[in-house]
Amino acid sequence: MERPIGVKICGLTEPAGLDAAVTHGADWVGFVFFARSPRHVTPAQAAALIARLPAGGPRRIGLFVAPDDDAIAAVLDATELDGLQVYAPQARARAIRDRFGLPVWHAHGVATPGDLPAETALDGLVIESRPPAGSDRPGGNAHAIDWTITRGWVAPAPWILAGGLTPDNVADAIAQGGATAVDVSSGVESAPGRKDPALVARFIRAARQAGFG
Ligand SMILES: O=C(O)c1ccccc1N[C@@H]1O[C@H](COP(=O)(O)O)[C@@H](O)[C@H]1O
Repeated sequence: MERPIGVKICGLTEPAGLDAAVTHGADWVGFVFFARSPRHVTPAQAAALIARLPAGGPRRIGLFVAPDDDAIAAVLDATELDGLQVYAPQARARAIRDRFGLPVWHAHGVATPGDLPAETALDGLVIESRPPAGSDRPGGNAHAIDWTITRGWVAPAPWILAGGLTPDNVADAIAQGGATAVDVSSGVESAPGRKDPALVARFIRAARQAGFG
């Protein structure tokens, strides 16, 4: 059965990675506004990258961890975004959506099927692994979930699978868990924060092909 697979390339910091995401048809590109991340960009850096995007290119997602309104406003003053990926309690994520009027994808760390949300008031869900012990960030840890846990889940909103995906495992992840959209950061890097254009291309190709498997 054919299923189009959406692809997000997250944590872009440099033109080479961004251009590869555009050339190979990513649906979303993500920018991390979290100081402890090796992929952190300032509002001005994100604006310069976003200015490279062609009209009709990937949608622009800003990633925020427990942000205050000022942090989000500073980014939106510098550039446009199409959506926000938010690590915060659900009520706070909802308040952010109401305040800024942008779709919010709510990040959920999961370990078992029981952790999967049955309902949400937000626009989308990012389903990923919980951070490993000792990590100082809630995502971007190259850490995968057991992909089978989403099998049969009736998702309350569109969802995207993240965490530990690579060009070599993304097809398996899609086949095992039924995701129709995938998100990658570490798995397409040559070093933390540096996207490898060849890996970006391979990841997008592998994800797309998995939809025809
Ligand atoms: O990328 C980061 O550094 C990051 C920091 C804080 C929260 C989320 C972060 N990344 C997101 O986590 C998932 C999985 O990433 P990975 O492929 O395992 O590296 C993805 O949504 C990243 O954008």
